[in-house]
Amino acid sequence: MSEVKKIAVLGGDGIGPEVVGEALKVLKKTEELFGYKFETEQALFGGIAIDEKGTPLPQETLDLCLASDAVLLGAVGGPKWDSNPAALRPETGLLGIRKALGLFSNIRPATVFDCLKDASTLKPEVLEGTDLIVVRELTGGIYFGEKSRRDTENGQEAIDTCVYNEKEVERIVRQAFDIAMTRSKRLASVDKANVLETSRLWREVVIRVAADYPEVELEHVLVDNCAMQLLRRPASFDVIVTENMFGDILSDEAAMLTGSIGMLSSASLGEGSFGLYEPVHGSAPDIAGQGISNPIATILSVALMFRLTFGYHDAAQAIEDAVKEVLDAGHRTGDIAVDKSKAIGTTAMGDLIIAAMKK
Ligand SMILES: NC(=O)C1=CN([C@@H]2O[C@H](COP(=O)(O)OP(=O)(O)OC[C@H]3O[C@@H](n4cnc5c(N)ncnc54)[C@H](O)[C@@H]3O)[C@@H](O)[C@H]2O)C=CC1
Ligand SMILES: CC(C)CC(=O)C(=O)O
Ligand SMILES: [Mg+2]
Repeated sequence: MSEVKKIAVLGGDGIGPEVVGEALKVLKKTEELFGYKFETEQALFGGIAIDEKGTPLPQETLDLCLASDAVLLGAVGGPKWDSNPAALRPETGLLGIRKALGLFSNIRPATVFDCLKDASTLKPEVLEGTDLIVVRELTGGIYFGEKSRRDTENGQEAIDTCVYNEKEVERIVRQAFDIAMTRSKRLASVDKANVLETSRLWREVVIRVAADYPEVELEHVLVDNCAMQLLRRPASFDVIVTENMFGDILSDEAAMLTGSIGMLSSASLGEGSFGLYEPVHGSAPDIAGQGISNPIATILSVALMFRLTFGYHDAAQAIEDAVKEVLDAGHRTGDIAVDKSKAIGTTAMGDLIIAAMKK
């Protein structure tokens, strides 16, 4: 009998609860097929938590996460709360939970499924062989630096501060080198060292740490160039390591190599095996409540949870194989459908994937 794994489930806002609902079906199917046991408990997070508890990250939600083996998160935010930035500031919601749980590393694989090459805006020959991972620093940089406003003769002035220390850079860079060692031993470190002091420090640390990984072929790429090269030569990248904001932006760009942001899963990790798993996308208010969102990013995030937190590689493989089988058979949600008239909904996609899961 396998040990019961406790998973905190935070559906959040917009399409969050819809896509998480499909991921929960995958957990149940995994129990049936593999005999693993999961205890899931839902909690309020994001805009819905503001509405019901007056704060985006209630203490009981944080306590539940801290008492769990992993967290499954949908997405948070939406016009109802975005229009009142004091009510749902990322600092207290999404950024707050990442900081409180010590999740400094965000792993975002961009896997291109052959059968989805038609859904990408890039030519198939440019995409050929593309399979990369963005390793994004998650609890430092400009998203976490001091912010302020002041009155000047030119009107209000707003200040965001970008701060990194060597420890913060080194721990994420080492993790990226370690991941590169398990793959094709190629690492691209992305910075803006021609302009930013934080990037100069970043590059110094990368060069120092690289001495411990002589087998890894390292390239330094300036972020503006990287944004371009991702579209020009995506297959030449394997592991990309970068700071918080650059990683946020480049991973959304990388999503379009796969066909849609609805395909991109992510794992947020700290020092131990505990992790928070969520799709890269947001709450997609433009399609929320219509039952048309793509649940694959969230379902693939469960596969990441199985691999990185629980070590359930057999079940992870079953999920990844099932997603591939369903896509190969031609089933598409609207975001990845070339012929939109044949698109299926969120629940239908989830049902097909669980039906395709095999031991
Ligand atoms: N991790 C999180 O919870 C994140 C939350 N947000 C929040 O989400 C809200 C909306 O942000 P946006 O900039 O619109 O980004 P978004 O990622 O929610 O949506 C961008 C575009 O992608 C589409 N899309 C996203 N996920 C999809 C899916 N699974 N299936 C099909 N189409 C999908 C949306 O319909 C939209 O057209 C904001 O409040 C933002 O702050 C944004 C990013 C991450
Ligand atoms: C609050 C933002 C940093 C959320 C986001 O866009 C992300 O983590 O991808
Ligand atoms: Mg983002």
